[in-house]
Amino acid sequence: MTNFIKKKVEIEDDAATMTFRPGQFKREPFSLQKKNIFLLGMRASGKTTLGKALAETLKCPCVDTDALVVAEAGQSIDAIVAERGWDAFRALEEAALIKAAALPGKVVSTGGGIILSKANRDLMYSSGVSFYLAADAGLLIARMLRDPNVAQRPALTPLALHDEVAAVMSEREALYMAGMDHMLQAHRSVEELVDDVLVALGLKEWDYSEKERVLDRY
Ligand SMILES: Nc1ncnc2c1ncn2[C@@H]1O[C@H](COP(=O)(O)OP(=O)(O)O)[C@@H](O)[C@H]1O
Ligand SMILES: O=C(O)C1=C[C@@H](OP(=O)(O)O)[C@@H](O)[C@H](O)C1
Ligand SMILES: [Mg+2]
Repeated sequence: MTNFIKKKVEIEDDAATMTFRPGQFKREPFSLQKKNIFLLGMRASGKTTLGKALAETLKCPCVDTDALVVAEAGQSIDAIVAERGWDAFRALEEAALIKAAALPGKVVSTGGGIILSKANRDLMYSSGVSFYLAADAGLLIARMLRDPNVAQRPALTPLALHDEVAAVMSEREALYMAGMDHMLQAHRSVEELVDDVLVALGLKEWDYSEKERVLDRY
C-alpha cells in the first residue's frame, strides 16, 4: 500500500504529539494463561450462570465471589448481612476477589456490588478482561420475581423491588460502563452469550451468515 492519509492536527500541548504506525494499536491476543475473565453486572443479569457455562467451554475453573464468601464465612449472604451488616459483607467480598484474582486462568463471576469499591475495580482492571452483562430493569425484575433467592439477594435498600432496581442501577451503571472491556446483552441465551465472549476475545470467528443473531447484537 502506497497511499497514506497525512493530516496535521494542531494540539495545544506540544509534548503530546504522536505518530500513527499501522498495527500500533493492535491488542495483544487474549490469553487465559495471563488473565482472568471477570463477569460484571446487576443482580440477576446472569453472571453466575454464564460463568459456569463459559468455564465449561473454556475448560477452566470458575470462581464465584459470592460462593467464596459463603464458604469462607460458613453463612449465607442474608445471614452475614443480618448479623454483621453490608460493610462486613463488602469486606469479605473484597477478600474473595483478591483470592480469585491472585492467579490467572479462570472465569470469575462477581456479585453485583463488586464494582462499588475502587480497590476491586483496580484489581479487575490489572488482572483480567471484564464483561458487563447489560440488562434493562424489566428483565432483572422479572428474573428476581421468578427466582427471588433471598439467601443470596437480601434487600439492598428499604425500597420496593422496582424502585430498588432503579436506584441501584442509577448508582452503578456508570461504574460498570467504566470498568468493562466488553458489553454483553443479558437477555441473550446462555449459549449465545458464551459465543459472544469467545468472539470478543478473538477465540472464535463471528459467523456473519447468522443474520438474525448479528441483528440481535445491535
Ligand atoms: N441468559 C439467560 N437467559 C435466561 N435466564 C437466565 C440467563 N442467565 C441467568 N438466567 C436466570 O436468571 C436468574 C439469575 O441468574 P444468575 O446467574 O444467578 O445471575 P447473577 O449471578 O447475575 O445474579 C436465574 O434464575 C438464572 O437461571
Ligand atoms: O448487587 C449486590 O450488591 C449484590 C449482589 C449479589 O450477587 P449477584 O449479583 O450474583 O446476585 C450478592 O453479591 C449480594 O447479595 C450483593
Ligand atoms: Mg451471582
